[in-house]
Amino acid sequence: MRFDIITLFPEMFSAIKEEGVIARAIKKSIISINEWQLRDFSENKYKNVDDKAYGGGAGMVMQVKPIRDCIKKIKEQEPETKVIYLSPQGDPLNQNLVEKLSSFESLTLLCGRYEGVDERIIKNDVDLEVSIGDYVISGGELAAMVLIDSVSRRLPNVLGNKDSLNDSFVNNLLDYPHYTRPESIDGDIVPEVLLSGNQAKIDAWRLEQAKHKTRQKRPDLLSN
Ligand SMILES: NC(=O)c1ccc(NCc2cccc(O)c2)nc1
Repeated sequence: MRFDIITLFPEMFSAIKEEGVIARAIKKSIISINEWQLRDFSENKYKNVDDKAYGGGAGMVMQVKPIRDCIKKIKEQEPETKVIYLSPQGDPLNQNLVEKLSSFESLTLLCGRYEGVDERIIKNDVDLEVSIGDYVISGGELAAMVLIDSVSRRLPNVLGNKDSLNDSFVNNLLDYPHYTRPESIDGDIVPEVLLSGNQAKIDAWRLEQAKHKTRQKRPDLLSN
């Protein structure tokens, strides 16, 4: 799977390219990440890619032309790429959407800064607007990294032990509780069932715990 990133801060992506699961997936050629510096598509010698907002207001808006020219360049290499814009106005990134996105061969992630991009980009060039949560951060880059990590984990052979796939939300439930050595610390002991060696009983207990925790903390997930 190929990720193309349109950004003013390409160096930020070294945070996921140099360490951990994503770095290993890149080394194994399961994914590739290509950053595109939007300023390289600027029309002026100052390398600006934003301008004042029509209708006034303090914020700056990212202009159509540099973004459109950059997408065009990417599509020369990846004609089938899906263009995703990270913004607070997007569809919530949940496990269902992560699964869907992991089925694409190529995703182009447009990272907004300032007040975001000119609406005509969203209307004509973006295939899907995605939000990682109901909050504003200083740019789409961190949201793009969250999307890359969550989607890449679902690709075959990215995660070592298949069991690690049993993350939260996979069956629309929160994760069950986890314990490790010692069996007892400060008088706090590990649930007996986990020491029983009876895997069927352990699996049943874990499912019950996941359901209980979901009912208590996230009943909204149960209505999906
Ligand atoms: N919740 C998110 O996925 C998210 C994404 C980006 C972002 N900041 C850049 C930006 C982009 C567009 C409009 C805008 O107002 C701010 N902040 C939060």
